[in-house]
Amino acid sequence: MTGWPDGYGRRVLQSVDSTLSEAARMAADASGPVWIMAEQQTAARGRRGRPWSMPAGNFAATLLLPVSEAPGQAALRSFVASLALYEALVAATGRADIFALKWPNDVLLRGGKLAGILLESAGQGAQLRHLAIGIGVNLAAAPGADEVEAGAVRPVSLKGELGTVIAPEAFLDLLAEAYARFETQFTTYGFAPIRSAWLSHAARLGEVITARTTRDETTGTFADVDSAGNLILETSKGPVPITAAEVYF
Ligand SMILES: O=C(O)CCCC[C@@H]1SC[C@@H]2NC(=O)N[C@@H]21
Repeated sequence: MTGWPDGYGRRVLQSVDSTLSEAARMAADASGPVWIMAEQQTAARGRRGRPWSMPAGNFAATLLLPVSEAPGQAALRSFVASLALYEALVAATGRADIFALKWPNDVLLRGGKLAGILLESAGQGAQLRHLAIGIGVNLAAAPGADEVEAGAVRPVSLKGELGTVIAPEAFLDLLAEAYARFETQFTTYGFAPIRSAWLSHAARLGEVITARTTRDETTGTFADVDSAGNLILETSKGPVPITAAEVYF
């Protein structure tokens, strides 16, 4: 059993609107990192303004992280959190071969979407004051295919795919321990080791994928993730860096 990381707070709520909203309410008084977990969320949100469906037994938590850094640097935490999620899932299942990371920050299990991450932040001017890293994992059940948008990766659950049963609080222990290790690596050595570890678990690296924003769409070979976290697609016009998009396989 791993230990709870030093310096990290822990709050477990029975029900809340969204752990991200709770983090925003707590932010002014937080002097150090705090994990906020909820057994139920009544108004959970996903990326791009989508609702996040949360069947009972699934994992929902937000890490409230006080920071004092530029938004671009803080945004790299999505890779830190993805790697921590990957390691927590490997620890929970003993399987490393079946999980993959989808840019920017989903975790796939046998190609289906198992987990998602949503970063929110607050601050003034060029410096952020805090970051909230919201993480949802389909531990027990996946939302129905009709609850996700057309063309999205099919949702899967850990229990449904592997039969593995793990309680959300036990998963929080694994995730918090892994996150603390990667956070220390990030603040000590910068993004480079995080980037190469993330790439070693990346889904569809070297394959043709499509990155879609509300305005346009780029198709190319997934060549790299650069030092700023951009997705690099190799196209007929040369390498195209993508800062934010939804990726389709
Ligand atoms: O769209 C995604 O893939 C991101 C989903 C993030 C869901 C988590 S659940 C915990 C936290 N609270 C929320 O309201 N959303 C995030």
